[in-house]
Amino acid sequence: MASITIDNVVKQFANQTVLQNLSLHVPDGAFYTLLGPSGCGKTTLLRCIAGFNEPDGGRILFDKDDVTRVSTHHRDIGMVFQDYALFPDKTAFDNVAYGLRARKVPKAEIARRVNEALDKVSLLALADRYPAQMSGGQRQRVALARALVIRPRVLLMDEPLSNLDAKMRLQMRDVILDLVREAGITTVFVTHDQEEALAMSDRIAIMDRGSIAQLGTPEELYGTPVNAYVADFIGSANVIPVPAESAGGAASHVRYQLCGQQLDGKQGGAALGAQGILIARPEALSLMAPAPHVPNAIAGEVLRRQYLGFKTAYRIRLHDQSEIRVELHAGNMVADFQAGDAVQVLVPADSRVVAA
Ligand SMILES: Nc1ncnc2c1ncn2[C@@H]1O[C@H](COP(=O)(O)OP(=O)(O)OP(=O)(O)O)[C@@H](O)[C@H]1O
Repeated sequence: MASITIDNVVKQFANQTVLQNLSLHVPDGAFYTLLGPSGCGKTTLLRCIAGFNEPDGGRILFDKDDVTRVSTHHRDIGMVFQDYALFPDKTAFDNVAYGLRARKVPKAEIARRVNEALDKVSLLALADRYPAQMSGGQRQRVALARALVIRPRVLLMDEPLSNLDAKMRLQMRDVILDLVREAGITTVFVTHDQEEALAMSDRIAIMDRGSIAQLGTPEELYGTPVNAYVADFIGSANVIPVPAESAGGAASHVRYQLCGQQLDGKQGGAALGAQGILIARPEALSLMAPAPHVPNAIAGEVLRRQYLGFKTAYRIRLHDQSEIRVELHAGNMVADFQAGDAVQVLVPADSRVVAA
């Protein structure tokens, strides 16, 4: 087990800079996820940690060891790929045994450790099967056993669940988490599935064009996204440009204009006297019938109501013709509204206004 330090790493392909002075520290034993849209550099960063890509600048450390120029097979890593990358001509047993044989581990110990690893992924009974005789989930479990059996310092996983069906993906989340927690192994996991990232990670690094837009716990990223990009990537959010000004008093407050009305919000990094971005999760907003003098309420009209069982989603048109999405959850819904109803949208005063 080891911590991973990525220190100012730069990676270029031809004249494209794919990683831009990227730094990230993954503590020993932590489960970190790289999340971001296609092409943002997730796989490139993982391949730099693995040693398949050599950075053009910066360093990569495992604990205090600089591994930047160390070859992949001397880094002591386990890897699991999207396409499993099993040897098709080897049985499950021999696939898992491969890394131990390469390390010249004694035969009896190989048998013991391979059986133990196959048992952990519930595949002992299929030890003699070839990859072609197994389902996608079973193959992915062989790949996981193969990565873990060598007791690597670091486990790297590149979209390991994306070829599995939805049910198997959920099951494998638990299998992976149970195994890496039990082994206490430092893991970097790549996905573009935000729910997977939220459900599995200690911390998530949201990547944007070769940089980290925000690093945080799932709760931090969902609750306090630093900008519209992160807010839009994790969950859904109303992202509304608003002029921001000082609310006087506490620096944590901000006043902004929406539809010609003054509202109070929370300062999330907006420049005062300039344009900011209001970030409001649909489920943080609520609706009420029109009434005079309600603070932090803006008038609008229901454009569409969609009943979704556990929640009801509304599209509201405000007087400036912009739209805002509101979701009321079944458990705390006090009033329902239909298309055409005049309403007021209540924007909580802890809604954040971030820098544009
Ligand atoms: N070997 C290479 N040669 C040239 N360009 C490359 C190479 N590998 C990656 N790139 C480019 O680097 C950028 C980042 O690619 P990368 O695979 O890291 O993205 P990603 O975030 O993992 O995307 P995806 O989710 O689609 O896998 C892309 O523009 C890609 O075309």
